[in-house]
Amino acid sequence: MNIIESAGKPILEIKNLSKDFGNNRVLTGIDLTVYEGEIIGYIGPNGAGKSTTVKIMLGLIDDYNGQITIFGENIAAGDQTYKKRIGYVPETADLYENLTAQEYLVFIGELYGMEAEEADWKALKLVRLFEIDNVYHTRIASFSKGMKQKVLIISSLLHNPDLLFLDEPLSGLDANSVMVVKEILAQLAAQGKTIFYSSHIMDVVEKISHRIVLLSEGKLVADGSFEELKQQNIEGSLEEIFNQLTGFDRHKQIAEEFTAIVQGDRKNGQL
Ligand SMILES: Nc1ncnc2c1ncn2[C@@H]1O[C@H](COP(=O)(O)OP(=O)(O)OP(=O)(O)O)[C@@H](O)[C@H]1O
Repeated sequence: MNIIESAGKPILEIKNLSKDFGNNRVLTGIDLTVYEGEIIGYIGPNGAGKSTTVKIMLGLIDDYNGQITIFGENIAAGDQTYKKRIGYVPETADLYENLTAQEYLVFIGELYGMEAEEADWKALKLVRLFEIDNVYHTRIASFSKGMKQKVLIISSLLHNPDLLFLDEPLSGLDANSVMVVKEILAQLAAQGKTIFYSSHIMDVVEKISHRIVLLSEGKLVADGSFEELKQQNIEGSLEEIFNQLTGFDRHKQIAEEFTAIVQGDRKNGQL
Protein backbone atom coordinates (compact mmCIF):
# COMPACT_ATOMS: atom_id res chain seq x y z
CA MET A 1 0.00 0.00 0.00
CA ASN A 2 1.34 3.42 -0.88
CA ILE A 3 1.68 5.53 2.28
CA ILE A 4 0.67 8.80 0.66
CA GLU A 5 -2.47 7.29 -0.92
CA SER A 6 -3.56 5.67 2.33
CA ALA A 7 -2.74 8.64 4.56
CA GLY A 8 -5.46 9.91 6.88
CA LYS A 9 -4.77 12.84 9.16
CA PRO A 10 -1.54 12.89 11.17
CA ILE A 11 -2.05 11.38 14.62
CA LEU A 12 1.53 11.43 15.81
CA GLU A 13 4.41 13.64 14.70
CA ILE A 14 7.96 13.26 15.94
CA LYS A 15 10.34 16.05 14.96
CA ASN A 16 14.09 15.91 15.43
CA LEU A 17 13.82 13.75 18.57
CA SER A 18 17.05 13.11 20.46
CA LYS A 19 17.60 11.55 23.85
CA ASP A 20 20.70 11.03 25.98
CA PHE A 21 21.03 8.87 29.06
CA GLY A 22 24.10 10.48 30.66
CA ASN A 23 26.82 10.34 28.01
CA ASN A 24 24.95 7.71 26.05
CA ARG A 25 23.13 9.14 23.00
CA VAL A 26 20.22 6.77 22.53
CA LEU A 27 18.12 8.62 19.91
CA THR A 28 19.52 10.94 17.24
CA GLY A 29 17.26 13.23 15.23
CA ILE A 30 14.21 11.00 14.73
CA ASP A 31 11.57 12.38 12.34
CA LEU A 32 8.37 10.42 11.88
CA THR A 33 4.74 11.20 11.07
CA VAL A 34 2.12 8.52 11.65
CA TYR A 35 -1.34 8.77 10.11
CA GLU A 36 -4.79 7.71 11.24
CA GLY A 37 -5.52 4.04 10.59
CA GLU A 38 -1.90 3.02 10.08
CA ILE A 39 -0.25 0.01 11.65
CA ILE A 40 3.39 0.94 12.04
CA GLY A 41 5.81 -1.93 12.59
CA TYR A 42 8.51 -0.35 14.74
CA ILE A 43 11.54 -2.60 14.66
CA GLY A 44 15.25 -2.55 15.43
CA PRO A 45 18.03 -4.47 17.19
CA ASN A 46 18.12 -4.86 20.98
CA GLY A 47 19.04 -1.55 22.54
CA ALA A 48 18.26 0.48 19.37
CA GLY A 49 15.97 2.84 21.31
CA LYS A 50 12.46 1.55 20.47
CA SER A 51 11.14 1.40 24.04
CA THR A 52 12.73 4.76 24.81
CA THR A 53 10.84 6.35 21.89
CA VAL A 54 7.57 4.81 23.05
CA LYS A 55 8.13 5.85 26.68
CA ILE A 56 8.76 9.44 25.54
CA MET A 57 5.49 9.44 23.58
CA LEU A 58 3.64 8.04 26.58
CA GLY A 59 4.98 10.85 28.75
CA LEU A 60 6.98 8.43 30.92
CA ILE A 61 10.27 10.13 29.96
CA ASP A 62 10.10 13.91 29.69
CA ASP A 63 13.69 15.12 29.32
CA TYR A 64 14.32 14.89 25.58
CA ASN A 65 15.15 17.23 22.72
CA GLY A 66 12.78 17.70 19.81
CA GLN A 67 9.03 17.93 19.52
CA ILE A 68 6.29 15.35 19.82
CA THR A 69 2.77 16.17 18.69
CA ILE A 70 -0.05 13.71 19.42
CA PHE A 71 -3.63 14.40 18.28
CA GLY A 72 -2.42 17.86 17.25
CA GLU A 73 -1.05 18.84 20.70
CA ASN A 74 2.58 19.23 21.73
CA ILE A 75 2.82 16.71 24.58
CA ALA A 76 5.37 18.92 26.39
CA ALA A 77 2.68 21.64 26.80
CA GLY A 78 1.46 19.92 29.97
CA ASP A 79 -2.07 18.94 28.91
CA GLN A 80 -2.35 15.27 29.90
CA THR A 81 -5.74 14.59 28.30
CA TYR A 82 -4.13 12.97 25.26
CA LYS A 83 -3.20 10.02 27.50
CA LYS A 84 -6.87 9.06 27.82
CA ARG A 85 -6.93 8.34 24.10
CA ILE A 86 -3.86 6.09 24.24
CA GLY A 87 -3.59 2.38 25.02
CA TYR A 88 -0.33 0.66 25.93
CA VAL A 89 0.83 -2.93 26.15
CA PRO A 90 4.31 -2.82 27.71
CA GLU A 91 6.94 -5.46 26.99
CA THR A 92 7.04 -6.39 30.64
CA ALA A 93 4.39 -5.25 33.02
CA ASP A 94 4.06 -5.16 36.73
CA LEU A 95 0.51 -6.38 36.86
CA TYR A 96 -0.83 -6.00 40.34
CA GLU A 97 -0.64 -9.71 40.92
CA ASN A 98 -2.55 -9.70 44.16
CA LEU A 99 -5.59 -8.35 42.37
CA THR A 100 -8.03 -10.56 40.54
CA ALA A 101 -8.40 -10.01 36.78
CA GLN A 102 -11.68 -8.25 37.47
CA GLU A 103 -10.19 -5.94 40.11
CA TYR A 104 -7.23 -5.10 37.88
CA LEU A 105 -9.28 -4.40 34.77
CA VAL A 106 -11.85 -2.28 36.59
CA PHE A 107 -9.01 -0.38 38.27
CA ILE A 108 -7.34 0.35 34.91
CA GLY A 109 -10.69 1.30 33.36
CA GLU A 110 -11.28 3.77 36.18
CA LEU A 111 -7.79 5.24 35.69
CA TYR A 112 -8.84 6.01 32.12
CA GLY A 113 -11.99 7.70 33.39
CA MET A 114 -14.50 4.90 32.90
CA GLU A 115 -17.33 4.15 35.31
CA ALA A 116 -16.55 0.97 37.30
CA GLU A 117 -19.77 -0.66 36.13
CA GLU A 118 -18.99 -0.03 32.46
CA ALA A 119 -15.39 -1.24 32.83
CA ASP A 120 -16.60 -4.40 34.57
CA TRP A 121 -19.24 -5.10 31.91
CA LYS A 122 -16.77 -4.62 29.06
CA ALA A 123 -13.96 -6.54 30.77
CA LEU A 124 -16.20 -9.55 31.44
CA LYS A 125 -17.32 -9.67 27.78
CA LEU A 126 -13.72 -9.41 26.59
CA VAL A 127 -12.29 -12.06 28.95
CA ARG A 128 -15.06 -14.38 27.70
CA LEU A 129 -13.91 -13.85 24.12
CA PHE A 130 -10.32 -14.59 25.18
CA GLU A 131 -11.55 -17.69 27.05
CA ILE A 132 -10.21 -16.65 30.43
CA ASP A 133 -13.57 -15.82 32.02
CA ASN A 134 -13.18 -18.86 34.29
CA VAL A 135 -10.38 -16.95 36.10
CA TYR A 136 -12.00 -13.50 36.09
CA HIS A 137 -12.26 -13.60 39.88
CA THR A 138 -8.89 -15.30 40.42
CA ARG A 139 -5.69 -13.54 41.46
CA ILE A 140 -3.43 -12.70 38.52
CA ALA A 141 -0.43 -14.19 40.39
CA SER A 142 -1.64 -17.68 39.50
CA PHE A 143 -2.06 -16.96 35.76
CA SER A 144 0.11 -18.45 33.01
CA LYS A 145 2.17 -16.06 30.87
CA GLY A 146 -0.37 -16.11 28.04
CA MET A 147 -3.28 -15.50 30.42
CA LYS A 148 -1.48 -12.45 31.85
CA GLN A 149 -0.82 -11.22 28.34
CA LYS A 150 -4.51 -11.46 27.51
CA VAL A 151 -5.33 -9.35 30.58
CA LEU A 152 -2.77 -6.76 29.45
CA ILE A 153 -4.21 -6.61 25.95
CA ILE A 154 -7.74 -6.17 27.31
CA SER A 155 -6.56 -3.48 29.74
CA SER A 156 -5.01 -1.51 26.86
CA LEU A 157 -8.27 -1.51 24.89
CA LEU A 158 -11.00 -1.18 27.53
CA HIS A 159 -11.32 2.58 27.09
CA ASN A 160 -11.47 2.35 23.28
CA PRO A 161 -8.24 4.31 22.60
CA ASP A 162 -7.48 5.97 19.26
CA LEU A 163 -3.75 5.29 19.42
CA LEU A 164 -2.24 2.02 20.60
CA PHE A 165 1.38 1.32 21.53
CA LEU A 166 2.09 -2.40 21.58
CA ASP A 167 5.42 -3.86 22.68
CA GLU A 168 5.63 -7.60 21.86
CA PRO A 169 1.86 -7.97 22.34
CA LEU A 170 1.79 -11.60 21.19
CA SER A 171 4.34 -12.71 23.76
CA GLY A 172 3.22 -15.99 25.34
CA LEU A 173 0.01 -16.30 23.31
CA ASP A 174 -0.87 -19.63 21.72
CA ALA A 175 -1.31 -19.93 17.95
CA ASN A 176 -5.11 -19.55 18.07
CA SER A 177 -4.94 -16.46 20.25
CA VAL A 178 -2.27 -14.97 17.97
CA MET A 179 -4.70 -15.28 15.05
CA VAL A 180 -7.44 -13.58 17.03
CA VAL A 181 -5.22 -10.69 18.16
CA LYS A 182 -3.78 -10.12 14.66
CA GLU A 183 -7.33 -9.94 13.31
CA ILE A 184 -8.41 -7.56 16.11
CA LEU A 185 -5.51 -5.23 15.20
CA ALA A 186 -6.40 -5.29 11.51
CA GLN A 187 -10.04 -4.50 12.31
CA LEU A 188 -9.14 -1.70 14.74
CA ALA A 189 -6.90 -0.12 12.08
CA ALA A 190 -9.71 -0.44 9.50
CA GLN A 191 -11.91 1.50 11.96
CA GLY A 192 -9.35 4.32 11.99
CA LYS A 193 -7.32 3.42 15.08
CA THR A 194 -3.59 3.98 14.80
CA ILE A 195 -1.25 1.23 16.00
CA PHE A 196 2.41 1.47 16.84
CA TYR A 197 3.59 -2.14 16.87
CA SER A 198 7.01 -2.95 18.26
CA SER A 199 8.26 -6.52 17.95
CA HIS A 200 11.17 -8.79 17.09
CA ILE A 201 8.94 -11.35 15.37
CA MET A 202 9.66 -10.32 11.82
CA ASP A 203 7.16 -12.49 9.95
CA VAL A 204 4.28 -11.05 11.99
CA VAL A 205 5.52 -7.47 11.53
CA GLU A 206 5.87 -8.15 7.80
CA LYS A 207 2.28 -9.38 7.56
CA ILE A 208 0.37 -6.94 9.75
CA SER A 209 2.17 -3.61 9.18
CA HIS A 210 1.09 -1.08 6.60
CA ARG A 211 4.42 0.58 7.10
CA ILE A 212 7.68 -0.54 8.65
CA VAL A 213 10.06 1.78 10.47
CA LEU A 214 13.51 0.44 11.31
CA LEU A 215 15.56 2.03 14.06
CA SER A 216 19.24 1.22 14.33
CA GLU A 217 21.65 2.80 16.81
CA GLY A 218 19.14 5.53 17.56
CA LYS A 219 18.52 6.54 13.94
CA LEU A 220 15.77 5.73 11.45
CA VAL A 221 17.36 3.67 8.70
CA ALA A 222 14.22 2.60 6.81
CA ASP A 223 10.63 3.78 6.52
CA GLY A 224 8.16 2.34 4.05
CA SER A 225 5.76 -0.48 3.27
CA PHE A 226 7.23 -3.99 3.10
CA GLU A 227 6.95 -3.82 -0.71
CA GLU A 228 8.85 -0.52 -0.74
CA LEU A 229 11.58 -1.87 1.52
CA LYS A 230 11.93 -4.90 -0.72
CA GLN A 231 12.36 -2.68 -3.76
CA GLN A 232 14.99 -0.57 -2.02
CA ASN A 233 16.89 -3.53 -0.61
CA ILE A 234 17.35 -7.19 -1.37
CA GLU A 235 14.38 -9.28 -2.39
CA GLY A 236 13.55 -11.42 0.57
CA SER A 237 11.85 -11.64 3.91
CA LEU A 238 11.73 -8.79 6.40
CA GLU A 239 14.19 -10.79 8.48
CA GLU A 240 16.71 -10.65 5.61
CA ILE A 241 16.08 -6.94 5.03
CA PHE A 242 16.58 -6.37 8.78
CA ASN A 243 19.90 -8.28 8.65
CA GLN A 244 21.02 -6.28 5.66
CA LEU A 245 20.03 -2.84 6.96
CA THR A 246 21.61 -3.45 10.35
CA GLY A 247 24.78 -4.79 8.71
CA PHE A 248 24.53 -8.23 10.28
CA ASP A 249 25.92 -11.30 8.50
CA ARG A 250 27.64 -13.28 11.26
CA HIS A 251 24.91 -15.54 12.61
CA LYS A 252 26.61 -18.75 11.44
CA GLN A 253 30.03 -17.76 12.77
CA ILE A 254 28.62 -16.67 16.15
CA ALA A 255 26.58 -19.88 16.44
CA GLU A 256 29.62 -22.04 15.59
CA GLU A 257 31.77 -20.32 18.21
CA PHE A 258 28.96 -20.41 20.76
CA THR A 259 28.42 -24.14 20.40
CA ALA A 260 32.20 -24.73 20.42
CA ILE A 261 32.47 -22.93 23.77
CA VAL A 262 29.45 -24.85 25.11
CA GLN A 263 31.33 -28.04 24.24
CA GLY A 264 34.43 -26.75 26.04
CA ASP A 265 36.44 -26.39 22.82
CA ARG A 266 39.09 -23.82 23.83
CA LYS A 267 40.76 -23.76 20.41
CA ASN A 268 37.71 -22.90 18.27
CA GLY A 269 35.65 -21.11 20.85
CA GLN A 270 37.19 -17.67 20.59
CA LEU A 271 35.40 -14.68 19.22
N1 LIG B 1 16.57 4.40 32.22
C1 LIG B 1 17.68 4.24 31.50
N2 LIG B 1 18.87 4.67 31.94
C2 LIG B 1 19.99 4.54 31.21
N3 LIG B 1 20.03 3.97 30.00
C3 LIG B 1 18.87 3.51 29.49
C4 LIG B 1 17.64 3.62 30.21
N4 LIG B 1 16.66 3.08 29.45
C5 LIG B 1 17.24 2.64 28.31
N5 LIG B 1 18.57 2.91 28.34
C6 LIG B 1 19.53 2.60 27.27
O1 LIG B 1 19.02 3.12 26.07
C7 LIG B 1 19.32 2.24 24.99
C8 LIG B 1 18.04 1.91 24.25
O2 LIG B 1 17.20 1.13 25.09
P1 LIG B 1 15.72 0.74 24.66
O3 LIG B 1 15.13 0.01 25.81
O4 LIG B 1 15.01 1.93 24.15
O5 LIG B 1 16.02 -0.25 23.45
P2 LIG B 1 15.02 -1.18 22.62
O6 LIG B 1 15.23 -0.83 21.18
O7 LIG B 1 13.64 -1.05 23.14
O8 LIG B 1 15.63 -2.61 22.91
P3 LIG B 1 14.96 -4.09 23.04
O9 LIG B 1 14.69 -4.51 21.64
O10 LIG B 1 16.07 -4.89 23.65
O11 LIG B 1 13.75 -3.97 23.90
C9 LIG B 1 20.05 1.04 25.58
O12 LIG B 1 21.42 1.25 25.42
C10 LIG B 1 19.67 1.11 27.05
O13 LIG B 1 20.71 0.60 27.85
